[in-house]
Amino acid sequence: MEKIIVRGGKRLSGTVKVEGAKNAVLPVIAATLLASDGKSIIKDVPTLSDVYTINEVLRNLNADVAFHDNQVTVDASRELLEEAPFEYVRKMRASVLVMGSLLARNGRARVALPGGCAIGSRPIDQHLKGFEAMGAKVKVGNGFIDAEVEGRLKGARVYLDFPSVGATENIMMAATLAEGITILENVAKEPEIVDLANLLNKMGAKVRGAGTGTMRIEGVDKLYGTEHTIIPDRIEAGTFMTAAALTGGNVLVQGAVPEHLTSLIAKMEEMGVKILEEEDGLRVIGPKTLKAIDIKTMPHPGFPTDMQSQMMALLLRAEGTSMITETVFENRFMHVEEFRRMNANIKIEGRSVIVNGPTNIQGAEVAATDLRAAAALILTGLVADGITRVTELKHLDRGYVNFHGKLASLGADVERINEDVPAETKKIADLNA
Ligand SMILES: CC(=O)N[C@H]1[C@@H](OP(=O)(O)OP(=O)(O)OC[C@H]2O[C@@H](n3ccc(=O)[nH]c3=O)[C@H](O)[C@@H]2O)O[C@H](CO)[C@@H](O)[C@@H]1O
Ligand SMILES: C=C(OP(=O)(O)O)C(=O)O
Repeated sequence: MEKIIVRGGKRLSGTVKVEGAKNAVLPVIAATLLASDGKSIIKDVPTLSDVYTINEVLRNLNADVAFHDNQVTVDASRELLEEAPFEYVRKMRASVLVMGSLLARNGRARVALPGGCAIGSRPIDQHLKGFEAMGAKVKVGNGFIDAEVEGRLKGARVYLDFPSVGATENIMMAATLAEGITILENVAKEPEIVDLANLLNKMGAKVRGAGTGTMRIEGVDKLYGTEHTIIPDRIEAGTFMTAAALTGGNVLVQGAVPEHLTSLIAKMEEMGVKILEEEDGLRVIGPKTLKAIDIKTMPHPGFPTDMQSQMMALLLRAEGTSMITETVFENRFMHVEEFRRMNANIKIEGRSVIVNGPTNIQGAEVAATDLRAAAALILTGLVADGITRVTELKHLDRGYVNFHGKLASLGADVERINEDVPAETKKIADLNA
């Protein structure tokens, strides 16, 4: 079994560079299916397991996909197939993002119904409501969603009940090739939505209003391959910012975009963390003592749910009582039990968690429950007494490239090991290396 081993007590310092954003690259790669003419070249693509999964989904749909040197090249000019099977959707829910492109290009899409996951039930009713408003007939049965439209999708007015990131993206992609104008209301405003709109417009689409609550998309007849560079990952940046603050360190997070991180910067400053804008990123200087604060996760520009568990790690070390309220996912507190194993004084009350700090954190064996929890537990290990072992690293690999290596380059005592390899075999392998 693979584990990350952390020996606590080191102060982080130096520079760390963030990768391209996972949550931007997945919809962007799904959108390349819309180009019936020319190749799409996507740059600054992180080497994450989720990227390999979405690439496989596209190959399965008959697109040519190459991935090397952080660049994905997609040729989707051949006729596309229509099915994204459960084997991919189970690994990664974002596989459903091919649905909008497939419906728009093919008039048909068949995607395995995603199940619940460790952070909530995560239905996709808002995605389907958008497709139906555009004239698609949607059927759910035998574990699949089948959507079909006669002729082209038709522009429509769609109001989302909640500003869902995925629904906004899926409906945006579908609307680019629809006949007429689509008005999308109460949409998500995340930076990743703006990145997707920028890509679509470079492909020849007419998307206006991305980053605001209402979008207007005028359908066009055809879209073309283009070149696009993915925005930096604000959640990876935020994770390293938290690591610096937690260890009382001084770290330059290169590539962090302050405008993408306003809520996190505000909350960390409230805790007493010093954050300085530099030319190529954000410098984070951790204080001797951290102040307790309250946090409520919200859609962007509110505090991101994807930073909730890392901030919980930081609040364990704050003096006083903090409250974290999760409003985006109904079950994103699975990491609380793992923090308790590390001596945290923490309790769940409905959709909130009460943290009484500062905790004298103790190293323990803990299991990651989702990708952000994986990062948060490793961060907590950085300030624990003794050794922390974090398992279930498949979650970490969905969202972080070489996380332990980057922390080690900042001075952390952290390594990744595979305990299934018997010592003797390892010795022989080392001798032969
Ligand atoms: C690949 C990707 O970009 N993932 C991000 C995306 O996920 P994702 O796109 O799945 O998140 P959504 O914004 O869609 O989900 C937010 C909430 O809306 C609910 N909902 C969503 C769609 C729907 O049709 N019906 C419905 O009820 C969900 O169950 C959840 O409670 O945004 C989340 C919220 O910022 C982030 O945590 C994820 O990291
Ligand atoms: C929840 C996340 O991702 P996904 O939507 O891909 O599960 C995340 O990135 O924290």
